[in-house]
Amino acid sequence: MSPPLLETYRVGRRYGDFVALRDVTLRVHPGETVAIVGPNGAGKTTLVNVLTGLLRPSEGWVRFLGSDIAGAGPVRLAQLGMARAFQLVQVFPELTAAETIAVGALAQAGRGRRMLASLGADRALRARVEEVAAVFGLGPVLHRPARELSQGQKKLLDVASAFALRPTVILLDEPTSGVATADKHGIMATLTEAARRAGVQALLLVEHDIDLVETYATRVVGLRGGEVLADLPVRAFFADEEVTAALVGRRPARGAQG
Ligand SMILES: Nc1ncnc2c1ncn2[C@@H]1O[C@H](COP(=O)(O)OP(=O)(O)OP(=O)(O)O)[C@@H](O)[C@H]1O
Repeated sequence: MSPPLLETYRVGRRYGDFVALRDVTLRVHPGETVAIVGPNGAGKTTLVNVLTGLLRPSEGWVRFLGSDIAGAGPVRLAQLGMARAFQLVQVFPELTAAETIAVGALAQAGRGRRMLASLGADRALRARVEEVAAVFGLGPVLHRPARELSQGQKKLLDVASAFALRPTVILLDEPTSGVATADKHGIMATLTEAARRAGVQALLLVEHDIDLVETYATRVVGLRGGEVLADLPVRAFFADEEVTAALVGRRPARGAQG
């Protein structure tokens, strides 16, 4: 098997005396979509913050493409090739879809400040923005302000701006939250197909919708009380009633998937 893209070894994280993560060892390999699941307070956000270099582990180590990334921060991580959707559309509702995607592309080049001027003048940047927009089906709304987009389009735009970095690994933190149930599968299908076409090698997914996890993940890491209770291929995870009862509360209804 090829070396892991992303790896933790015996990671622990404390907040004061409170242990939020304990002894977490995991590896993400090319071709995987790894879902992180678990009840509220299980430590999912803490783990994702460690994996994306936002939080330094209290114990153990975390490596991306062989480099230690403990506390490296989002800019360094983006430069190395890991992107995380950051809800930019919520922050800059007045930016157009094109400008929002450009923020992602320029963040990597360290040119964020001159963004708006660059977008008008920079042909390569415009081409990149149009290419990413086309992959996400956002071409028709490219020049509309983000606030005018539908909730589903906003989600796609959020992730599109992360894709503009040409990441090797992308983290999707509840990509379909706030989207109508009927639209969730369409959005996830677009995201995963876009990732494949964009050359993303692995996806990390934090998702409460278990039906989406079963459909789109290849492997499921289940946390409870800050510990890894299960780390299994998706079929094995959902075949184990004890594991699903402990980690996701129920088994999704068969036949609900596309
Ligand atoms: N900054 C902090 N200071 C103190 N405790 C924290 C801090 N951040 C998180 N915690 C605690 O750590 C535990 C894990 O939190 P975390 O947000 O990682 O869980 P989660 O699985 O993402 O939960 P949810 O599904 O509710 O978002 C929780 O008990 C939380 O209260």
